[in-house]
Amino acid sequence: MKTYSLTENYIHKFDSTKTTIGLATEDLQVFYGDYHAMYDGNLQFPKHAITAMIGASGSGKSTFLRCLNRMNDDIATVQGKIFYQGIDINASNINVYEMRKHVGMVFQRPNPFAKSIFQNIAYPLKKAGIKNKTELKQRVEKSLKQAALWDEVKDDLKRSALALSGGQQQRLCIARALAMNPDVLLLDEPASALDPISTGKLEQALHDLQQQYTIIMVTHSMQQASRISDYTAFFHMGHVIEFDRTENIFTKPHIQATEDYISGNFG
Ligand SMILES: Nc1ncnc2c1ncn2[C@@H]1O[C@H](COP(=O)(O)OP(=O)(O)OP(=O)(O)O)[C@@H](O)[C@H]1O
Repeated sequence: MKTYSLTENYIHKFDSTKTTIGLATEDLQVFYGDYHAMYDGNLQFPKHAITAMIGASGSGKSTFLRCLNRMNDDIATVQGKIFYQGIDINASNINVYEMRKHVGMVFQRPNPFAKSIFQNIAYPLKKAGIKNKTELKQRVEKSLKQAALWDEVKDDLKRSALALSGGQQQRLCIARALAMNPDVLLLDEPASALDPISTGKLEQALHDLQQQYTIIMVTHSMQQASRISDYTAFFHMGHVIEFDRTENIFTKPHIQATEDYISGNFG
């Protein structure tokens, strides 16, 4: 296995007068017990763009992503800052439940509730205090349309979500996350369990959502990263080695490790 420098990196910095940042990390470090899993996470994620996180298995992509809405709180020590609208959401005084309304997450495997399609979206909204039936209906419809699922389910919203295909279930989970009106959407390999047609629909939905959200997505598929992301971060052994516009990462990366990874000569 080739060894690469872990200190040599290239991180694109944004001009704050031209680009609005939806989420940013500062010196993010993660420890699972004594194991140092993430070293130097300093990244800015622009609004209205999709950022893909790529890298070999175990490089730290999910660890990094899960920090962004505090999913690692109970299993790891997470040091550093995560800025959302100027607030450090990694601080101990943050109400994590409230924060997650702004920073939503969709997991690798679709995880709908064993409830109807309608209730999968309405139930969390009710728990968040929305009781008005008209508003609930409107928000269910809006989020299903945003996730490009409405046309496929609108005639039978009472159907069990578990009867949907995997691809439909994943778009339902996206709709459920969107119903809370987040600004940031985190996705951990959302298409890994889907067939190519479902993946295409999911990618189209994400492409449309990008106009309104900050989207950050872990993917194992370099083709997917190059198809739908605007920016790409390459991870290696707990370090962010390179972050740049996706076209640069795939055509003229600055770092040898990135070039080897994207050209299949890695390791
Ligand atoms: N809950 C945990 N406890 C201990 N170590 C963990 C835990 N989760 C992840 N790790 C370790 O942290 C490192 C990074 O793992 P992580 O899952 O973030 O990588 P990844 O790049 O997302 O991998 P994959 O592509 O396989 O999902 C790995 O060495 C992994 O074994």
